[in-house]
Amino acid sequence: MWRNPSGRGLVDWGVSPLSRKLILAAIDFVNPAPLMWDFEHEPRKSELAERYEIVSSTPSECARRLKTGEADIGLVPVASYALSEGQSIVPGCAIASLHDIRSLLLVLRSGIEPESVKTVALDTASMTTVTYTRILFAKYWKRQPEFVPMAANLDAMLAAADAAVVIGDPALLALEDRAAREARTGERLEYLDLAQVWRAWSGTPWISAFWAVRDAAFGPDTVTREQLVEDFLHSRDAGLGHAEDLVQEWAGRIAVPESVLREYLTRNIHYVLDEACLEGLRLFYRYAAECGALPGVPALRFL
Ligand SMILES: C=C(O[C@@H]1C=C(C(=O)O)C=C[C@H]1O)C(=O)O
Repeated sequence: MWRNPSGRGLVDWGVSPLSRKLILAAIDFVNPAPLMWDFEHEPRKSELAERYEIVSSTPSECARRLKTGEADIGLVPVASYALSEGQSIVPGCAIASLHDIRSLLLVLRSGIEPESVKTVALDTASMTTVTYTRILFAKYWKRQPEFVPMAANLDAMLAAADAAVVIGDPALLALEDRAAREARTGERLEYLDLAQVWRAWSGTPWISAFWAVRDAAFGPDTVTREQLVEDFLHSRDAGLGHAEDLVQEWAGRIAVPESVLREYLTRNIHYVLDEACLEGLRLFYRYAAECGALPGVPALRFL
């Protein structure tokens, strides 16, 4: 602490006093919880609240906020990065998977195979998974179904289409409801784990999201780039070290058994944007551009 010679108040000289907080667009699903640890738990929570203001929503809404400048940082679908200018990636953090991911599903009506699908309802909360889905249909299943954007409601989606893509908490809950739905409707649905399908076919990890920052967000009155990277890496590591606490916390908030949450947060989701993930990311962008799902392959610019 540094005492102001005027005798009025104390200034924390560890980080220079900031007058502008960066607006952080976060995703309100359970899967980002480890990345959010420091932002939601002391001892860092109060300090971070001086540098960042959190607004939570769906992935596609995070992307929209970052693109329009309503937010400065976003946990954004990697597809949105290819559709935006003036953004940099925060190195080291990801929502990814090295095998099966559990919460990214292509749900097929009884008797329908991916190769015979005519219509697919796509969750409007998603930008990345729907792009992976377009790639898989174009290149792997060699099929050109009609895609229909819809809100995440499995029954409504399957009433309107042969198959549905759902992500995040609604997908976790749909899996938990599987047996009950079958008893309720008498229909046996097929639930394909899209990250597992992608891994088996492409040989690379699946990357859903990373933290991206608007380059124009920084100024003399904000956190520095270096401090921001340190804040996000520290939070990720603290979260990974508190996995069991997160399981206990979230077991009270979402109707998913503890054992499933534990598996989900410690094995299904991979939180480190490492070299294998970057290879998967480059392949995703290349394939997406090749089949017209994204306009081009973006250069990966890091903070
Ligand atoms: C693993 C997930 O990844 C999410 C899927 C996204 C997408 O499809 O656009 C974006 C962000 C991720 O949080 C999930 O939410 O289930």
